[in-house]
Amino acid sequence: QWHANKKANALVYTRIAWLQKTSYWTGSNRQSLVSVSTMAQPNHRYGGHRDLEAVIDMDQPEMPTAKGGSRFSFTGGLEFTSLTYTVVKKQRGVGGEWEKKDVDLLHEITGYAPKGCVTAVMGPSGAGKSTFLDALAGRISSLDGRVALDGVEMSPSVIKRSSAYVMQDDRLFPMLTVYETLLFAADFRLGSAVSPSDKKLRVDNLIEQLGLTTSRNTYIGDEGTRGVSGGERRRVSIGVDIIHGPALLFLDEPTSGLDSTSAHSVIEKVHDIACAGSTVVLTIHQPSSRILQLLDHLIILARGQLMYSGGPKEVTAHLGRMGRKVPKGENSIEHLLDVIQEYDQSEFGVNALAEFCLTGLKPRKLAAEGISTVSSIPPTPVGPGGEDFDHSLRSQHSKSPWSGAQFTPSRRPRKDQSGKSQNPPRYPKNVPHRAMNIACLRESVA
Ligand SMILES: Nc1ncnc2c1ncn2[C@@H]1O[C@H](COP(=O)(O)OP(=O)(O)OP(=O)(O)O)[C@@H](O)[C@H]1O
Repeated sequence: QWHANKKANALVYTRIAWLQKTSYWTGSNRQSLVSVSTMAQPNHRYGGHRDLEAVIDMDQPEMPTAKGGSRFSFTGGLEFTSLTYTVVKKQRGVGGEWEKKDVDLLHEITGYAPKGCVTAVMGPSGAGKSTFLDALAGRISSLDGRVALDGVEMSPSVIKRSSAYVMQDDRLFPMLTVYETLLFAADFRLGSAVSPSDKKLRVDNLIEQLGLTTSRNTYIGDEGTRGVSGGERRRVSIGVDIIHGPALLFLDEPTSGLDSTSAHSVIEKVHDIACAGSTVVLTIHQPSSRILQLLDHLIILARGQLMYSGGPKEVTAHLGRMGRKVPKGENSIEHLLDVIQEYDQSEFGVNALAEFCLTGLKPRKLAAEGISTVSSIPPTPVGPGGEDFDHSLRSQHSKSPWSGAQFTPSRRPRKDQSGKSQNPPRYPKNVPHRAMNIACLRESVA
């Protein structure tokens, strides 16, 4: 198996060497390679196989255009306005017959991801986190809405070319060492414009930045051959995608499958990358309290709709404006996720929370809720001019403006007097998916 793998990879290298000699392999076309790690591997999301030719975009790169010539007074980062992604789904009608229906996987999402910060996309399973990341990263061509980087509107293809995207299922060559993998990536992405000694220097710096010094000469390995640990592997994977210093970095579930320590270490390195001036957007499931402290900005989704956009510290105020106090000792973000779930299972659905996020119109009180809804706090600003975030902070200080935030270690289930948990499981399988509501909302909006 080892020899077979080696032979297969040797074939890939030969092919790359050939491509490097051809005129296709020059300048910014090199940047359009999705990742060394994704070569000749099944396509991430939309099926099909991505072979070597498919990952090389042979078109000339487009230049970013500022449509309408307008620029926001925004100090940098990614802004997105009214992002909507609609797919046609086949559904059974009332009479049992199949009918096609438009369903919004993302509905009118507006917000921003500040430069120099880690923006985390959170929400329950199926909320649309990965779809949203794909939308921001220019991986959905039929997207409605606007995405701009540093005030300049960008087409999906431009964003795709000028950003790095670290996928969940990293594919690295098992028989290369960490150093060889990163050097190969440097060669691949930087081309002949950068001298071999500069590439080695970049790799050395990156190894240090990613905390991989001790595993520098360790093989990546695979199921058959012991290699680097899961956390190290994920960091190598990130290194492969950032060796050329992209201004925009997207990571889909960078902590999935990692233990708490490795997950923290990965996010710590990602945080360092952001501090160096990149705009970083990642999706994450139930981050630990330690990781929460490394997240600078949150975008919380449910059923493809925006539930919250702002700093982690502002979640309590956001809940206050909704008339929902965070119980003493409870993590505000987890409480917001609980509230989202409660609405999702209620007659109002999450649409009420999306509307609150958009307009500040307070959601109707739930029947089971015994909490005051009286609030005089103004609604959360979700746009780039929002006051809940000082954009200048991160460019001046490498430390997160929210790094002093205190989070409780984990959510304790609320219990009634009989000792039964009052927190129902999130999105239980036996509860019919309300959102198919998204389609209904769409109709009502229309
Ligand atoms: N191309 C597609 N066509 C139809 N439905 C899709 C398509 N892509 C995603 N979906 C649906 O959109 C919803 C959101 O999917 P997505 O993977 O973005 O959610 P997620 O929040 O990342 O979930 P998880 O946390 O479980 O990974 C899901 O219900 C999924 O089945």
